[in-house]
Amino acid sequence: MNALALRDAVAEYGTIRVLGPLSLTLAIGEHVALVGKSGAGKSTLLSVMFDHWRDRHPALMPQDLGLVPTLSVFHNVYMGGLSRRRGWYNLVTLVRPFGRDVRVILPLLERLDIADKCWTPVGELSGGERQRVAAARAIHQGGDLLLADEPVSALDGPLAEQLMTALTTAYPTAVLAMHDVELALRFTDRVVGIADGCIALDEPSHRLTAQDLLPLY
Ligand SMILES: Nc1ncnc2c1ncn2[C@@H]1O[C@H](COP(=O)(O)OP(=O)(O)OP(=O)(O)O)[C@@H](O)[C@H]1O
Repeated sequence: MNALALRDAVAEYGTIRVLGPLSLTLAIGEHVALVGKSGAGKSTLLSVMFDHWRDRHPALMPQDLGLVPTLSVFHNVYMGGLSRRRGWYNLVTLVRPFGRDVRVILPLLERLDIADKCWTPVGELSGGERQRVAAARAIHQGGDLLLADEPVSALDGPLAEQLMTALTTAYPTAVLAMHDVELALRFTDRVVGIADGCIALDEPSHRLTAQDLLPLY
Protein backbone atom coordinates (compact mmCIF):
# COMPACT_ATOMS: atom_id res chain seq x y z
CA MET A 1 0.00 0.00 0.00
CA ASN A 2 1.33 3.45 -0.92
CA ALA A 3 1.06 6.55 1.26
CA LEU A 4 -2.43 8.00 1.52
CA ALA A 5 -2.80 11.60 0.44
CA LEU A 6 -5.47 14.27 0.50
CA ARG A 7 -4.83 17.35 -1.64
CA ASP A 8 -6.78 20.56 -1.15
CA ALA A 9 -9.73 18.65 0.27
CA VAL A 10 -12.81 20.72 1.10
CA ALA A 11 -16.21 19.94 2.60
CA GLU A 12 -19.28 22.12 2.53
CA TYR A 13 -22.74 21.88 4.00
CA GLY A 14 -24.93 23.84 1.64
CA THR A 15 -22.99 27.01 0.94
CA ILE A 16 -21.01 26.89 4.17
CA ARG A 17 -17.47 25.55 3.99
CA VAL A 18 -16.62 23.62 7.15
CA LEU A 19 -13.36 22.00 6.05
CA GLY A 20 -10.31 22.99 4.05
CA PRO A 21 -8.77 23.44 1.68
CA LEU A 22 -6.61 20.95 3.50
CA SER A 23 -3.75 18.69 2.40
CA LEU A 24 -2.47 15.75 4.40
CA THR A 25 -0.31 12.71 3.69
CA LEU A 26 -0.56 9.64 5.84
CA ALA A 27 2.41 7.28 5.90
CA ILE A 28 1.69 3.57 5.93
CA GLY A 29 2.16 2.22 9.44
CA GLU A 30 1.29 5.53 11.05
CA HIS A 31 -1.27 5.99 13.80
CA VAL A 32 -2.60 9.54 13.69
CA ALA A 33 -4.76 11.32 16.25
CA LEU A 34 -7.10 14.10 15.13
CA VAL A 35 -7.66 16.52 17.98
CA GLY A 36 -9.47 19.83 18.30
CA LYS A 37 -12.50 21.33 19.93
CA SER A 38 -16.07 20.28 19.23
CA GLY A 39 -17.17 21.44 15.78
CA ALA A 40 -13.58 21.90 14.54
CA GLY A 41 -14.15 19.47 11.67
CA LYS A 42 -12.67 16.13 12.85
CA SER A 43 -15.69 13.98 11.88
CA THR A 44 -16.00 15.81 8.57
CA LEU A 45 -12.33 15.14 7.83
CA LEU A 46 -12.76 11.43 8.65
CA SER A 47 -15.70 11.18 6.29
CA VAL A 48 -13.72 12.97 3.54
CA MET A 49 -10.91 10.43 4.10
CA PHE A 50 -13.41 7.55 3.96
CA ASP A 51 -14.77 8.76 0.61
CA HIS A 52 -11.37 9.62 -0.80
CA TRP A 53 -9.67 6.36 0.16
CA ARG A 54 -12.71 4.12 -0.46
CA ASP A 55 -10.70 1.87 -2.78
CA ARG A 56 -8.56 0.85 0.23
CA HIS A 57 -11.70 -0.47 1.94
CA PRO A 58 -11.11 1.36 5.22
CA ALA A 59 -12.80 0.12 8.38
CA LEU A 60 -14.95 2.91 9.78
CA MET A 61 -15.92 3.28 13.40
CA PRO A 62 -18.37 6.21 13.30
CA GLN A 63 -19.21 8.39 16.29
CA ASP A 64 -22.79 7.05 16.37
CA LEU A 65 -21.34 3.49 16.11
CA GLY A 66 -23.90 2.33 13.51
CA LEU A 67 -24.87 -0.84 15.38
CA VAL A 68 -28.16 -2.74 14.94
CA PRO A 69 -29.79 -2.67 18.40
CA THR A 70 -32.10 -5.65 17.82
CA LEU A 71 -29.25 -7.95 16.81
CA SER A 72 -26.92 -9.69 19.25
CA VAL A 73 -23.35 -8.62 19.95
CA PHE A 74 -22.16 -11.63 17.94
CA HIS A 75 -24.21 -10.67 14.89
CA ASN A 76 -23.13 -7.03 15.02
CA VAL A 77 -19.49 -8.07 15.11
CA TYR A 78 -20.06 -10.68 12.40
CA MET A 79 -21.28 -7.86 10.14
CA GLY A 80 -17.72 -6.58 9.96
CA GLY A 81 -16.90 -9.62 7.81
CA LEU A 82 -20.21 -9.83 5.90
CA SER A 83 -18.62 -9.24 2.51
CA ARG A 84 -16.25 -12.22 3.01
CA ARG A 85 -19.17 -14.70 2.98
CA ARG A 86 -21.83 -15.65 0.47
CA GLY A 87 -25.41 -14.46 0.88
CA TRP A 88 -26.77 -17.87 1.90
CA TYR A 89 -24.06 -18.25 4.56
CA ASN A 90 -24.93 -14.86 6.05
CA LEU A 91 -28.64 -15.73 6.07
CA VAL A 92 -28.04 -19.03 7.86
CA THR A 93 -25.80 -17.21 10.35
CA LEU A 94 -28.65 -14.89 11.23
CA VAL A 95 -30.60 -17.88 12.56
CA ARG A 96 -27.83 -20.28 13.57
CA PRO A 97 -24.22 -19.05 13.62
CA PHE A 98 -21.52 -21.45 12.44
CA GLY A 99 -19.11 -22.74 15.06
CA ARG A 100 -16.08 -21.56 13.10
CA ASP A 101 -17.29 -17.93 13.25
CA VAL A 102 -18.08 -18.22 16.97
CA ARG A 103 -14.53 -19.53 17.50
CA VAL A 104 -13.15 -16.38 15.84
CA ILE A 105 -15.47 -13.77 17.35
CA LEU A 106 -15.65 -15.04 20.92
CA PRO A 107 -11.89 -14.65 21.61
CA LEU A 108 -12.09 -11.12 20.19
CA LEU A 109 -14.94 -10.32 22.59
CA GLU A 110 -12.90 -11.86 25.40
CA ARG A 111 -10.00 -9.52 24.60
CA LEU A 112 -12.38 -6.59 24.88
CA ASP A 113 -13.91 -7.91 28.10
CA ILE A 114 -17.40 -8.30 26.66
CA ALA A 115 -17.66 -12.03 25.89
CA ASP A 116 -20.37 -12.49 28.52
CA LYS A 117 -22.68 -10.34 26.36
CA CYS A 118 -22.07 -12.33 23.16
CA TRP A 119 -25.74 -13.25 22.66
CA THR A 120 -27.27 -10.12 24.22
CA PRO A 121 -29.06 -7.68 21.88
CA VAL A 122 -26.94 -4.55 21.48
CA GLY A 123 -29.95 -2.41 22.43
CA GLU A 124 -29.60 -3.76 25.99
CA LEU A 125 -25.96 -2.66 26.42
CA SER A 126 -24.41 0.39 28.06
CA GLY A 127 -22.69 3.08 26.00
CA GLY A 128 -19.22 1.76 26.84
CA GLU A 129 -20.24 -1.81 26.01
CA ARG A 130 -21.64 -0.67 22.65
CA GLN A 131 -18.41 1.12 21.90
CA ARG A 132 -16.48 -2.10 22.47
CA VAL A 133 -18.88 -3.97 20.16
CA ALA A 134 -18.32 -1.36 17.43
CA ALA A 135 -14.56 -1.71 17.93
CA ALA A 136 -14.81 -5.52 17.72
CA ARG A 137 -16.78 -5.18 14.47
CA ALA A 138 -14.10 -2.86 13.05
CA ILE A 139 -11.35 -5.29 14.09
CA HIS A 140 -13.29 -8.24 12.64
CA GLN A 141 -13.56 -6.38 9.34
CA GLY A 142 -9.78 -6.39 9.01
CA GLY A 143 -7.72 -4.55 6.42
CA ASP A 144 -4.96 -1.97 6.34
CA LEU A 145 -6.70 1.21 7.36
CA LEU A 146 -8.93 2.20 10.26
CA LEU A 147 -10.83 5.49 10.52
CA ALA A 148 -12.30 5.86 14.01
CA ASP A 149 -14.34 8.74 15.41
CA GLU A 150 -13.95 9.05 19.17
CA PRO A 151 -13.51 5.26 19.60
CA VAL A 152 -13.08 5.37 23.39
CA SER A 153 -15.22 8.38 24.36
CA ALA A 154 -17.54 6.28 26.56
CA LEU A 155 -14.72 4.44 28.35
CA ASP A 156 -12.06 5.41 30.81
CA GLY A 157 -9.12 3.92 32.69
CA PRO A 158 -7.93 0.44 31.76
CA LEU A 159 -10.87 -0.26 29.42
CA ALA A 160 -10.03 2.76 27.26
CA GLU A 161 -6.38 1.70 27.15
CA GLN A 162 -7.32 -1.90 26.36
CA LEU A 163 -9.47 -0.73 23.44
CA MET A 164 -6.82 1.66 22.12
CA THR A 165 -4.29 -1.19 22.26
CA ALA A 166 -6.65 -3.56 20.44
CA LEU A 167 -7.44 -1.05 17.68
CA THR A 168 -3.88 0.14 17.08
CA THR A 169 -2.57 -3.44 17.14
CA ALA A 170 -5.22 -4.64 14.68
CA TYR A 171 -4.66 -1.80 12.21
CA PRO A 172 -1.16 -0.86 11.05
CA THR A 173 -2.47 2.48 9.79
CA ALA A 174 -5.18 4.42 11.56
CA VAL A 175 -6.67 7.87 11.96
CA LEU A 176 -8.50 8.35 15.23
CA ALA A 177 -10.44 11.45 16.26
CA MET A 178 -9.89 11.75 20.01
CA HIS A 179 -10.87 14.13 22.76
CA ASP A 180 -8.64 12.54 25.42
CA VAL A 181 -5.33 14.18 24.55
CA GLU A 182 -3.32 12.12 27.06
CA LEU A 183 -4.49 8.90 25.41
CA ALA A 184 -3.92 10.39 21.96
CA LEU A 185 -0.31 11.21 22.84
CA ARG A 186 0.33 7.76 24.31
CA PHE A 187 -1.23 5.63 21.59
CA THR A 188 -0.47 7.48 18.36
CA ASP A 189 2.67 8.46 16.46
CA ARG A 190 1.42 11.78 15.16
CA VAL A 191 -1.06 14.41 16.25
CA VAL A 192 -2.95 16.55 13.76
CA GLY A 193 -4.77 19.46 15.42
CA ILE A 194 -7.85 20.76 13.61
CA ALA A 195 -9.19 24.29 14.15
CA ASP A 196 -11.96 25.86 12.04
CA GLY A 197 -11.67 23.10 9.46
CA CYS A 198 -7.94 23.57 8.88
CA ILE A 199 -4.74 21.96 10.14
CA ALA A 200 -3.47 24.08 13.02
CA LEU A 201 -0.81 21.63 14.25
CA ASP A 202 0.91 18.55 12.83
CA GLU A 203 3.64 17.04 15.00
CA PRO A 204 5.04 13.68 16.08
CA SER A 205 3.36 12.72 19.37
CA HIS A 206 6.67 12.23 21.18
CA ARG A 207 7.47 15.93 20.69
CA LEU A 208 4.21 17.09 22.30
CA THR A 209 2.75 17.40 25.76
CA ALA A 210 -0.92 17.81 26.65
CA GLN A 211 -0.07 21.44 27.40
CA ASP A 212 0.98 22.02 23.78
CA LEU A 213 -2.50 21.03 22.62
CA LEU A 214 -4.38 23.45 24.90
CA PRO A 215 -4.46 26.32 22.35
CA LEU A 216 -6.62 24.09 20.13
CA TYR A 217 -9.42 24.14 22.73
N1 LIG B 1 -25.06 17.61 8.66
C1 LIG B 1 -24.56 18.83 8.86
N2 LIG B 1 -25.16 19.93 8.37
C2 LIG B 1 -24.64 21.16 8.53
N3 LIG B 1 -23.51 21.41 9.22
C3 LIG B 1 -22.88 20.37 9.75
C4 LIG B 1 -23.35 19.02 9.60
N4 LIG B 1 -22.50 18.18 10.25
C5 LIG B 1 -21.55 18.97 10.77
N5 LIG B 1 -21.77 20.27 10.48
C6 LIG B 1 -20.92 21.40 10.87
O1 LIG B 1 -19.61 21.16 10.39
C7 LIG B 1 -18.65 21.61 11.34
C8 LIG B 1 -17.68 20.49 11.66
O2 LIG B 1 -18.40 19.45 12.32
P1 LIG B 1 -17.71 18.08 12.74
O3 LIG B 1 -18.79 17.16 13.17
O4 LIG B 1 -16.82 17.65 11.64
O5 LIG B 1 -16.83 18.56 13.99
P2 LIG B 1 -16.04 17.67 15.06
O6 LIG B 1 -14.71 18.29 15.23
O7 LIG B 1 -16.08 16.24 14.68
O8 LIG B 1 -16.94 17.90 16.35
P3 LIG B 1 -17.22 16.90 17.61
O9 LIG B 1 -15.91 16.80 18.36
O10 LIG B 1 -18.28 17.64 18.39
O11 LIG B 1 -17.70 15.61 17.05
C9 LIG B 1 -19.42 22.13 12.55
O12 LIG B 1 -19.51 23.54 12.44
C10 LIG B 1 -20.78 21.51 12.38
O13 LIG B 1 -21.77 22.34 12.93
